[in-house]
Formats: sequence, C-alpha cells, structure tokens
Amino acid sequence: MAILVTGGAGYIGSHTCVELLNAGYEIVVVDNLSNSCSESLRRVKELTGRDFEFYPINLLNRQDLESVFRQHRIEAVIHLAGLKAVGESVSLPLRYYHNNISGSIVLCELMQEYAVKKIVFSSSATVYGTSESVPISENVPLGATNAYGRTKLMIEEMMRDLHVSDAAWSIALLRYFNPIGAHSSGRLGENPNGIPNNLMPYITQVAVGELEELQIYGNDYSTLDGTGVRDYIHVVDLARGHLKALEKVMATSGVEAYNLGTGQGYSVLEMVSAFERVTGRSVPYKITARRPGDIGMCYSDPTKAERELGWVAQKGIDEMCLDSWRWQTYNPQGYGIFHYESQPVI
Ligand SMILES: NC(=O)c1ccc[n+]([C@@H]2O[C@H](COP(=O)([O-])OP(=O)(O)OC[C@H]3O[C@@H](n4cnc5c(N)ncnc54)[C@H](O)[C@@H]3O)[C@@H](O)[C@H]2O)c1
Ligand SMILES: O=c1ccn([C@@H]2O[C@H](COP(=O)(O)OP(=O)(O)O[C@H]3O[C@H](CO)[C@H](O)[C@H](O)[C@H]3O)[C@@H](O)[C@H]2O)c(=O)[nH]1
Repeated sequence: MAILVTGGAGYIGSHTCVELLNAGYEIVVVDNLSNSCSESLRRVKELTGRDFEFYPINLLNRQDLESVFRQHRIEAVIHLAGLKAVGESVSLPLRYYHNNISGSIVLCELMQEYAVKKIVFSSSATVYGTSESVPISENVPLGATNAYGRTKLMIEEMMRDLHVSDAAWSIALLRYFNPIGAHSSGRLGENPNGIPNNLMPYITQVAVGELEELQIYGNDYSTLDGTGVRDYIHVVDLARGHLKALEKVMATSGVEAYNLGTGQGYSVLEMVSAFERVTGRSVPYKITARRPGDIGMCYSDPTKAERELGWVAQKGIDEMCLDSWRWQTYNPQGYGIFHYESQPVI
C-alpha cells in the first residue's frame, strides 16, 4: 500500500516526501513539473536512500492518472498539486480554476472509483480572506480576495460535500500559514521562478547579491513597527504536519480543517533583522507603498492541530532564516535550469 503524493516535486511536496520516506511509508509521486523539476525528487531519493515511482503527469489527464491508480494500491492521498501565484491568478483566473479545481475533481473522482477515501489537502490561510482578528482559528468566517484563494475555498467546499455524500470519506484540510526555510542539508528548498513574490526568497536573493534591495510594502499598518506581520512556519515542521494529518485520516472518517502555523507573528522588519543577525549578511531595504490586497496582520491559532493531531511546530525563526540561507548559498540557481523534456527518467 502506498501514499500518493500529488505535487510532490514542489517546495512543500519534496519536503513532505522526505518525511514520509523517513517514517517508512511507501510513496508514489505525480507532478507535471509545471512549477518544479525532477531534480528535487532525485535529491529526495539521495537524502533518504529510498526509491519510489514518479509519474510526470498532469492531474487533468484522467487516463494518465487512472493508470497510476491501476498500477498501485493507493491507501491515501496527499494532494499538494496546484498553481499558487496570487498575482497570476488575478490576471489568469481560468488557468487557476481549470488547473486547481478540475485537477482536484479528476483526482477525487478516481479516488471514489478506486475506493480510496482518505485525503490530506493543501489549503491555505488565504481562505481567511481579510480577517484580521488574530490569532485566527479555524471557525472564523471564510472568504477569499483573489482567484487563487477562491480555488482553495471551492476545493474545501467540494471535499466537504464529498463527505456529506459518503461518510466514509476522511479528509484533512490543512491551512498553511507562511512556509519558509528549507531542508537542513541545503539540498531541498524553494525554487521560485523569476523574481520572487514572497518575502523570504526575496530576502535571500538580496543577501546573496542577486537583487539590489528589498522593498518593504508599507510601514503604516497597525502593528508594532508598522510593517506587515505574518506567521512564518518552517517547511519541515509543515511537512511533519502532513504525517500527523495522514495518521488522523487513516484512523478515522470525517472532514476537519487545521491551521498549520506557529501561532507567533513576526513583522517584516523583525524578519529582516533576524535574518541579518543569524547570517551576518546585510539586507538593504527601502520602505515603499503597501502592496494591493495585503493585510496588516495574520497569524494562526494552531491549538486545534495540537489537540487533535498532536502536532506542534518545533523550529524557530533563527532556524528558518539559517536554513533558507543555506539553501540559497548552496544553490544560487535553485535546481538550475531544468526542462521536463530533457530530464533523465528517474
Ligand atoms: N508555499 C506557500 O506559501 C503555500 C501557502 C499555502 C498553501 N500552499 C499550497 O500548497 C501546495 C504546494 O505548494 P508549494 O509551495 O510546494 O508549491 P509548488 O509550486 O512548489 O508545488 C506545487 C506542485 O504542483 C505541481 N502541479 C501544479 N499543477 C499540477 C497539475 N495539474 N498536475 C500535476 N502537478 C501539478 C507543480 O509542478 C508543483 O511541483 C499548493 O497547493 C499551494 O497552493 C502553498
Ligand atoms: O518583497 C516583499 C515581499 C513581501 N513583503 C511583505 O512580507 C509579508 C509576507 O509576504 P509574502 O508575500 O511572503 O506572504 P503573504 O502573507 O502575502 O502571502 C502568502 O501567504 C498567504 C497565506 O497567509 C497565501 O497563502 C499566499 O498565497 C502566500 O503568498 C507581507 O507583509 C508583505 O507585504 C514585503 O514587504 N516585501
């Protein structure tokens, strides 16, 4: 029996594969490499000393995906595959609805057909929309402010309806806060395409000299120093949260949402100074206008995950900064320029 990991070649997926393999699970990975490359999976194998099947397929291709269900006895699915760039989702909404929602529908249809009814889904704190009553717990009203966020909300709703239709479904909706950091080996990390949108990859690229300076989007929020506050979580802690959620969905049925965050908020300026302190590098910055759509403060109440999954984030901000920096310095070009067609078969 194996765990099917969709989007396993990506940032969070590759770290989750390492944790699954280290915990002794058999895995099967599917990923169309639209935002990743198979080098990450080669490194997952190297780091864990374990082998697994990888299928470079698109979830939207039902025949291809069905062949995976036919060839393997899948016990449960960890569904991370999806497009995630907020700005792009605003300009290309159909691409996001089609990829994320249709991909999830095809996956769930096949799961139903093959009687696999256990799934851990990558949702996001983005489903809390503009809610700023921190800390944010799972039961506050949901909303989304962009097409990407709406795909997450819709998939959550679709999965709830699946459980209404058949109580045997067992579903964990994991609402990630802000994943940063990298594997401590420096071999796996986030590999953004082009200029990063997110704070930590931008900071590391400034520190390494690839980008000139960080722009801090606004210092007039009602936070301790006026800059935006977020709940940064180490990607390895996040990956371990998937294992805890997996144990839960394997043991029970039902549908539950869980925040995966540390419960602690850090401002942009706090992040910059933590990074500078830990790495000894300076991060020049300038304060600019607020970024449209941003909120001032967002951090989790993670107590439900602790209570029901037995999961607590362990890694602090220093380790997050150091691991992000190690990844950046060891891999200045990320995984390099990889083209799916030219990849060796692994
Ligand atoms: N990184 C974050 O800040 C964050 C926050 C909240 C939620 N999430 C969600 O977590 C999941 C993983 O995020 P990530 O940061 O690892 O992103 P990522 O882009 O690194 O990984 C997603 C993977 O899914 C693959 N993929 C996309 N569409 C596919 C399709 N139709 N068929 C097969 N594979 C497909 C991509 O090639 C990529 O490898 C995503 O669903 C994302 O929306 C991420
Ligand atoms: O160059 C930058 C980048 C970011 N920021 C600031 O840094 C903080 C974090 O920004 P990120 O872009 O790293 O993260 P967000 O919280 O804006 O968004 C992320 O987390 C959300 C969930 O909370 C969604 O999942 C979303 O998809 C994901 O990108 C914000 O205050 C932002 O204004 C800057 O000042 N300069």
